[in-house]
Amino acid sequence: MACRVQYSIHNSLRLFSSYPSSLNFLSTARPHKIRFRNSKYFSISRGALYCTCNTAEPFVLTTPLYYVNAPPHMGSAYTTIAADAIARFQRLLGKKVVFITGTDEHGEKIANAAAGNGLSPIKHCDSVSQAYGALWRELDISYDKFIRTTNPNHEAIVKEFYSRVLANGDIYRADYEGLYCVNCEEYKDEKELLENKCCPVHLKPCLHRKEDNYFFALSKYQKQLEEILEENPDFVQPSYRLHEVQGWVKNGLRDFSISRASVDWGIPVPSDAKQTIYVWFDALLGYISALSEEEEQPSLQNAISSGWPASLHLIGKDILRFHAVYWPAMLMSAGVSLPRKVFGHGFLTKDGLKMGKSLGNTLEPTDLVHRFGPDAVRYFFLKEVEFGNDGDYSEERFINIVNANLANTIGNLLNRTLGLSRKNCQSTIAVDSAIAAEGNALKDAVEKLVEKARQHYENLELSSACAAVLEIGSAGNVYIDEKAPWSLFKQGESGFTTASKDLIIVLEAMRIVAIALSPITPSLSLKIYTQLGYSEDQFSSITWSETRWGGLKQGHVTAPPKPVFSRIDLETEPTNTTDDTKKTSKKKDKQKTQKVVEA
Ligand SMILES: Nc1ncnc2c1ncn2[C@@H]1O[C@H](COP(=O)(O)OP(=O)(O)OP(=O)(O)O)[C@@H](O)[C@H]1O
Repeated sequence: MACRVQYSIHNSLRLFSSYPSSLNFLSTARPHKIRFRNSKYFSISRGALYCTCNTAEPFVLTTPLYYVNAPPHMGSAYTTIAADAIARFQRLLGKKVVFITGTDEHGEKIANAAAGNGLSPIKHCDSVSQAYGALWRELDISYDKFIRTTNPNHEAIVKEFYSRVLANGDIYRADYEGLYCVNCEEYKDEKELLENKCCPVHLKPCLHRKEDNYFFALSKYQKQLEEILEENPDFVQPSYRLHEVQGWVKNGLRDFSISRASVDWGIPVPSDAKQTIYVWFDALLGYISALSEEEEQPSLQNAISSGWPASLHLIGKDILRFHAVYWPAMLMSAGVSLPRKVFGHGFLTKDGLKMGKSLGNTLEPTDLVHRFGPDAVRYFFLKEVEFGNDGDYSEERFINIVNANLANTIGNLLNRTLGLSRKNCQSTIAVDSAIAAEGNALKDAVEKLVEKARQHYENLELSSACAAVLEIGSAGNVYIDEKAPWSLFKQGESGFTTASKDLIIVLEAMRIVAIALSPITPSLSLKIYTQLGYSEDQFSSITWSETRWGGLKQGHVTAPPKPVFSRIDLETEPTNTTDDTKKTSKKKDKQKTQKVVEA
């Protein structure tokens, strides 16, 4: 999406501020109050659809639909990993989750990229879209819907939406003339161009173009948007992004262009086949069309009734304006409920610059996954980049963090505790963990920390959620070191009872860690669970309520200890990899290491 839109504010209509008088606009009636919290309903302006909130309401969350002008990079993976962690957490809470991702496949740039590769546009889209799907599998992304904007159901819904907005008097036609950057697919303001009218992003000369486009009357929604943002401070998060959005709106909203006259690779404007629909009236609708079932008649109403409104749009801050200003106005115009929340996270940066396709300074996520495994990649970016802010990548920090937290604090603690249990207790839990921990301080700490982790997950504070879970591991390490059960076992009967209880307490803490960290590191959590003697089926059906102390019961047998997470050692990597990857030669790995450092 972003690539298609980076400078799209310049597409806002500056020169044509008045609407053709022949168009009969409906009055901008004040919207009904939109209540997000504790509300029985959530409604919008005139013609609104009402959405009754109840506990059975699905949790629908979306990533941006990624633009297929180039394969995915670590930035695209970042949003998707975060969305996956949130989806997994919501599933643990017992919610029905619909996790939507997908690809934005129309536009001039796609047609040009396809031609450059000697492919038809759709063949090009198929291949890049598949690359996204393949990466999501490697990263353990548990999406429910993958929408492609070339899907026929999507096209039908886009046309219906467009027709509704048109019927509401919010679309009009006007001339536009200016300097156009083919790569940005945007008209540019002359002031921002470099020498020889070069685009500052693509460093290529912009072309003079004149065309008539259709425009959306965003300016009509100024007042409503101001009120929504004022009255619903949780609508845009984090709070500093809300303030940004409020600033944009207060500065005055300009109508924006929603069609292209000279781009064939797109959805034709209903009733004007010479124009195609531009990104916002196409890609954003993917969030709704993704909900439609393949076999049913594609219609806005059918799709909406399958789960709209979205509970959460997760996006990078580059496309915040479009999700927090354009999209709500478009939805109000079409009489469709607004999403409940838009969260704009920060950028992964490389040497302080946004990693992106345009600058080509990307980090190859497949490479990272092959070298370090999906859990390490997921954990590092979610733990080390405070969700909302920018974060810089360094391989040294990556390795240090993952080794310290996953291999040492968690993996090593589990391994040595299971080792002691095997040697001294035949890997058998002697008493219920609830009884073993009566009045125990570690138990109290774990209970507090796991509750803290839950609250952080709820508030989308993923880094803090990781930190709270990690603290359980750290507390477990301190506990076992202080109690030194290996010495107690040597003292005979009296020491044995205390030492075996200590082991049970630490193992129970690790069981809780496995569940609480499973949204972030699903494969590692499964391994911990398996080591604790549970089956994969048992792991698949866990819920957050099982983080309550007392899961390990008397007589339960744990598995023979095996490391769940090996330290990353550049001399011997790959470590946490698939069998296929393990076949990769050490020489090739070293080359890859070099490549990431240089990227
Ligand atoms: N460096 C990054 N850090 C975090 N998220 C990113 C980053 N780059 C892309 N994303 C995610 O991808 C979305 C945009 O994806 P899209 O495929 O449209 O463009 P892009 O990769 O940003 O391209 P370009 O770099 O050319 O702007 C962002 O809103 C964000 O969700």
